[in-house]
Amino acid sequence: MNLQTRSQHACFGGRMGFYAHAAQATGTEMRFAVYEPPQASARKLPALYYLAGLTCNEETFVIKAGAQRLAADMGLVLVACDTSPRGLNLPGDADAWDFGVGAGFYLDATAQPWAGHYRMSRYLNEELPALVEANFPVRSDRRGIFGHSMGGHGALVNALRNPQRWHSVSAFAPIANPVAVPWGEKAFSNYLGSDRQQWEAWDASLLMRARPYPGLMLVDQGLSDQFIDNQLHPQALQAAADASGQKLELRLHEGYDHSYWFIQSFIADHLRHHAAILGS
Ligand SMILES: N[C@@H](CCC(=O)N[C@@H](CSC=O)C(=O)NCC(=O)O)C(=O)O
Repeated sequence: MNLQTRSQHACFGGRMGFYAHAAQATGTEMRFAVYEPPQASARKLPALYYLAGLTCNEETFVIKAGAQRLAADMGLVLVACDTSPRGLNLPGDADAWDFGVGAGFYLDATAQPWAGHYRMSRYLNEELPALVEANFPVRSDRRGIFGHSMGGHGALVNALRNPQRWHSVSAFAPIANPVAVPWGEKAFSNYLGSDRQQWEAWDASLLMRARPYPGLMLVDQGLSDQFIDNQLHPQALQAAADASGQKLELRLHEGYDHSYWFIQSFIADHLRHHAAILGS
């Protein structure tokens, strides 16, 4: 497997690194970031994968969330991937900030021209963990996943679809019910085609109703989030959990918006949630 090191930096006694590789799932170069805490020099550790939101890339979380100091304390490896393939120049892939480049939605597209490249779910579930587990001191039997907004939904939906791969899951301000909101309708109609029934396999609230995730889901949501009413719909997730018996801790926070200031404020709780399940 090819792996290019772009840069590495000492950080809280461990190492913050930025990498690239030729990805089969997308047919493009994909970039990702890995934080190895100090304990990684002595033993293999659980890895916690982070999925960022619309317009972000593999750098956003590791620069803005303030997670490395906590990961160093808890002995968690952090992996942050990009939000879409890049450099393809497919028609319409750069016309809007909420679709195409930077907006892959962590699904596997089935409609053209996206189907051959926008396979972020395959990338995330199979190719990236295989690469990380072959090249970094991480356990292959203990993986967690979390994310924000589009990435919060990506974490929930990929954990619901692949509970055997993801042993812990949480989300910040996820797009809870994408089939029912403009961001999701735009992405799914393009990536998956016009048959709305096909969309259901990629909607966290609908999946949760049919088959809950076998563990506690932690979700934080700010009540001053500018996207809460028209794009996020946390109430759909709560309703799905109530209907299916999903163990869900949905925490609503007065005054917090959609930004990384919100994420910074609750990142410690998320890392503790994952560390408690994954061990470290
Ligand atoms: N460019 C847009 C704002 C885009 C935005 O808010 N992106 C969020 C994720 S939204 C859902 O997936 C984000 O995480 N941005 C990065 C950040 O650093 O905040 C606009 O101009 O309104």
